[in-house]
Amino acid sequence: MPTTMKPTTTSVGEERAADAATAPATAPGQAATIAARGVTKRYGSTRALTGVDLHVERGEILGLVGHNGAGKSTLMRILAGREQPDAGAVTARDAAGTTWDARSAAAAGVRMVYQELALCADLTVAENAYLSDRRRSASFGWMGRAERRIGEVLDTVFPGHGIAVVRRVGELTLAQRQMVEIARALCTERLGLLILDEPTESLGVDAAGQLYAHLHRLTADGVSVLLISHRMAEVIAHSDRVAVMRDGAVAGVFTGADERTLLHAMGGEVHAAAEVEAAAEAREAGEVVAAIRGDGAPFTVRSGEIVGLAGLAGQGQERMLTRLWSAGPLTRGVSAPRRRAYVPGDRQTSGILPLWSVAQNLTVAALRSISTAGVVNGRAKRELAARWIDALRIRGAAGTPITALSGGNQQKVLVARAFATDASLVLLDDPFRGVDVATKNELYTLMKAEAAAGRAIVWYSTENAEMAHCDRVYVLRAGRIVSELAGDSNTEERIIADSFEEGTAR
Ligand SMILES: Nc1ncnc2c1ncn2[C@@H]1O[C@H](COP(=O)(O)OP(=O)(O)OP(=O)(O)O)[C@@H](O)[C@H]1O
Repeated sequence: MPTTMKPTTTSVGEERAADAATAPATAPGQAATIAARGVTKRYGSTRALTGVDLHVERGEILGLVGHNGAGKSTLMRILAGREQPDAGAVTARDAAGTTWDARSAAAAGVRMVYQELALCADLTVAENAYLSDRRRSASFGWMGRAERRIGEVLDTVFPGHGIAVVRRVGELTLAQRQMVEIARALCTERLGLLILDEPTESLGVDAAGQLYAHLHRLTADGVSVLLISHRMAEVIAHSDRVAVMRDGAVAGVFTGADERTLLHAMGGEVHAAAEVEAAAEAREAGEVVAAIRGDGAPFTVRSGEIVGLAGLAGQGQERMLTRLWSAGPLTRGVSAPRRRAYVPGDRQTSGILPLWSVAQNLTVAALRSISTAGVVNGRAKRELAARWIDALRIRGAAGTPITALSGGNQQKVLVARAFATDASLVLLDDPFRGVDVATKNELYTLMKAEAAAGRAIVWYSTENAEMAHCDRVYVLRAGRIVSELAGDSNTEERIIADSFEEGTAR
């Protein structure tokens, strides 16, 4: 993906000046679909947004980037009419003077795909699609119509998706659920603005490519897209303009900016992906800590090693992690140490304890190691929480309810929970989903330090580029290991080739 583009940066000041010259304050560009003006939002003492001005033009993809907690999701919820700003306003072309709420946003064709999947697990794919259809009718044959409609959209956007529309959503993989969430938004008639909050975080490289191809078809038809993502290369490659948010404000809107420019506007010390040191520094691999035998190739991980699981999404990587996580002394074909920790892929259903604070969520797996005779040492618990909140720059105090944190900060708490234990085997299921680029770079370094201290780490990621930080990588296809890559053979190209090709069995 290109990281260097033409250096035609527009500062936000320039954009404001240009807007002011051509249009009244509420309608920045002639073709602006939707505009936020002076939008401010507080949650208690947290200032989530301060005087945000931003507009989306007709038929453009506007990228939106910023560190975890910068205010991106809050702004999106306000643009979608799901929350009201404390000050400022949102206006849409064709809807001037209307109060902006969920109803008027929907009437203007605004549709949002949330970061936290909002599907109902007990209902089928088609039933979920039906429920989110604003114009649904309960007349005879509604179910058949819903099944056909969502099936058609899935076929158009994600050919080869493998999703039966009569299946319960709870039985789908995370990647498939994400596809359904996107497809049901695309069922909207007269779509005007599609807002996507980190849409590719759980998609494989193939499905992500299919999604972007479809977004470009939509924009060619005049639909606008607002794309939030931490995947800088994707944002740069696919957006017409990129807005950078920093501490609840728009720090700049850029055309043709490279990754370094955007990271600089986001603030803090951040290295571009290409500058982050990859794995291969000397680290001694020790004893085999865990292994899976049986049909297919054997899997092993040694102490001091970071072992990657790669391949397209849903090819058996999660199952491999859960086999290692749930193995008991009598489990056939799997051996794993007693002390192990796991960062699950779906933080909403199996990670976050929503009624608890940040500190309680963070330390829950480490209580045994900070207890004496069954009594938890309160001071050790506070220190442990404080150390990891600081190390991972978690934006939220120890006593804050976990649900008040931004998505990426909740994810950081789950990663901290695993590493705060004394586990000798750490299992990571796409752990950095939604984590900003600065923190990710720090986490790669942290993982290497933890491996150097003797832990064994098994890491599944949907982002193939991350596998460069592993000592060895197993590529999975159809539930089986099809190749093992290390050293010079551990490249993104090779991972992609082995993910798709037949006949690369090891
Ligand atoms: N419901 C809420 N209650 C309290 N605070 C909130 C709530 N929602 C958001 N915040 C706070 O507002 C700030 C902005 O959060 P927001 O979710 O908009 O960030 P973000 O840029 O989308 O982050 P991420 O990249 O992690 O998704 C954060 O400090 C967050 O803790």
